[in-house]
Amino acid sequence: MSVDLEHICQVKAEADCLYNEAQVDAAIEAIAQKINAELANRNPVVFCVMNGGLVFAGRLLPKLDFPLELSYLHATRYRNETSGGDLFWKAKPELSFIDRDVLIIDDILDEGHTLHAILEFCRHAGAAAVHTAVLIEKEHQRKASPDLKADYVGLSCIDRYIFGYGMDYKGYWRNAPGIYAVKGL
Ligand SMILES: O=P(O)(O)OC[C@H]1O[C@H](OP(=O)(O)OP(=O)(O)O)[C@H](O)[C@@H]1O
Ligand SMILES: Nc1nc2[nH]cnc2c(=O)[nH]1
Repeated sequence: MSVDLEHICQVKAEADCLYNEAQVDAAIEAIAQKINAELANRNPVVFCVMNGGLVFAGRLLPKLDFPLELSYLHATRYRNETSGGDLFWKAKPELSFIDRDVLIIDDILDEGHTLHAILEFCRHAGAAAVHTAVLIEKEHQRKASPDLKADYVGLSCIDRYIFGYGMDYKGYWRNAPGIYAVKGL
């Protein structure tokens, strides 16, 4: 499918900025402080959830001042669309985490199907404990399960389609230096 770059640029121009770069970075700093306080002695394996978790992980990790191992996994259910479908594993974790603490880093907890599936996978595969950090949580009543929460949450937002800081609009604008809501979505 060809992408209409004019449309992509128009979406950015018309979007509402929910959080600017300074606000997002302050939220990441606050998460880092909590993780430093709670996981410093846990020798965790950290998994960045690609692609969306990349920018958050890139900003967060240098603020963590304890030894950790880093890898990635890729589970996707939006696949550059603005509504989610079935979860598809593009890359399962390669680094062994049996009997280890795991820290999952992702950009957004929306309906939570992605995080739920990753949590289940890590628990069944033998993690000692699974901790989760998301940059932003969306507020609505459509969660995969009502008690699904991330351990570390930076920001919250209303029920609109957002992009920036790793989150895409049709594959674009993961590089946007703030969190934006698409006009009309
Ligand atoms: O809480 P949920 O409703 O399950 O949605 C959250 C997930 O959706 C996005 O991933 P996406 O499937 O878009 O893959 P991507 O990160 O590669 O863009 C995001 O990065 C989260 O992983
Ligand atoms: N980019 C983006 N990805 C998502 N995945 C789940 N919800 C969202 C969203 O609002 N924006």
